Amino acid sequence: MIEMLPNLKIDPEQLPKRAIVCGDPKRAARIAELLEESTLIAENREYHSYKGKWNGTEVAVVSHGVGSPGAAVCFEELAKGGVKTIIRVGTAGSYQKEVEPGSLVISSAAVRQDGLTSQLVPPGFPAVANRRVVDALVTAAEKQNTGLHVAEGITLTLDVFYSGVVDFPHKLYQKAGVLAVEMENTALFVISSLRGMKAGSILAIDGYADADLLETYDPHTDFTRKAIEAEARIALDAIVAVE
Ligand SMILES: O=P(O)(O)O[C@H]1O[C@H](CO)[C@@H](O)[C@H]1O
Ligand SMILES: O=c1cc[nH]c(=O)[nH]1
Repeated sequence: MIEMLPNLKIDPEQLPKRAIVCGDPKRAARIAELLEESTLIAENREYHSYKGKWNGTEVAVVSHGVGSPGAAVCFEELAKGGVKTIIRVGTAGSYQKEVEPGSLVISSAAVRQDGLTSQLVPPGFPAVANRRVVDALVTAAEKQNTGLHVAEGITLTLDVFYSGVVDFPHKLYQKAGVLAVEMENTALFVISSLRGMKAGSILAIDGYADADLLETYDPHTDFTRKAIEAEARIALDAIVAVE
């Protein structure tokens, strides 16, 4: 018998085997509203947790806050509570001109430019999404035919959002074809590999993140809201499709 998860404050008996995760607690509430029989099951710190049903299958929706260390606590406790499939419904900044604001990115793997995972695994350990989850996200996106551009490929995870005096080599990763940058995918992919969860991530592009393409950061635009709504429905379809 597993006890109450200490940071999420969820009773594992209440936790479905499938979880949608996202940074923003308010986004978790909005995603939960899409579910049938939606209920709030716990609220502690940045971790707000709901459960309900999507097409008759139980799904949890849990917010993990900003940044890998806090998110890692969430992912570890979800694994401990018995979650087997986990999909992040996030936002990201684009590195590539053709990955325009308002489009979606399905992450197949993430470059480990965070500090958290290097305290978990050696440097060469890959941060990779589960192939079945990636396929399920691609299939769900095609079926929903939202009209939004959907790209699949490598993303990058950073700890910093606002830069300091150190020059981050954005250009290098842009040249290497990295699609977008965000702050939690590496923690999700590495922890899921270690704990036997199948993980994936879909990201709504809210602007350009590369220094040369940088526009004023505003995650509250209509195009981002629309992309988040679309990715939430895609992720829900995908998570119930994965065995
Ligand atoms: O919108 P979420 O899911 O929080 O994701 C992105 O947005 C936050 C930064 O604004 C970071 O958490 C980053 O990964
Ligand atoms: O980490 C993030 C998230 C959204 N947009 C960005 O530019 N960076």
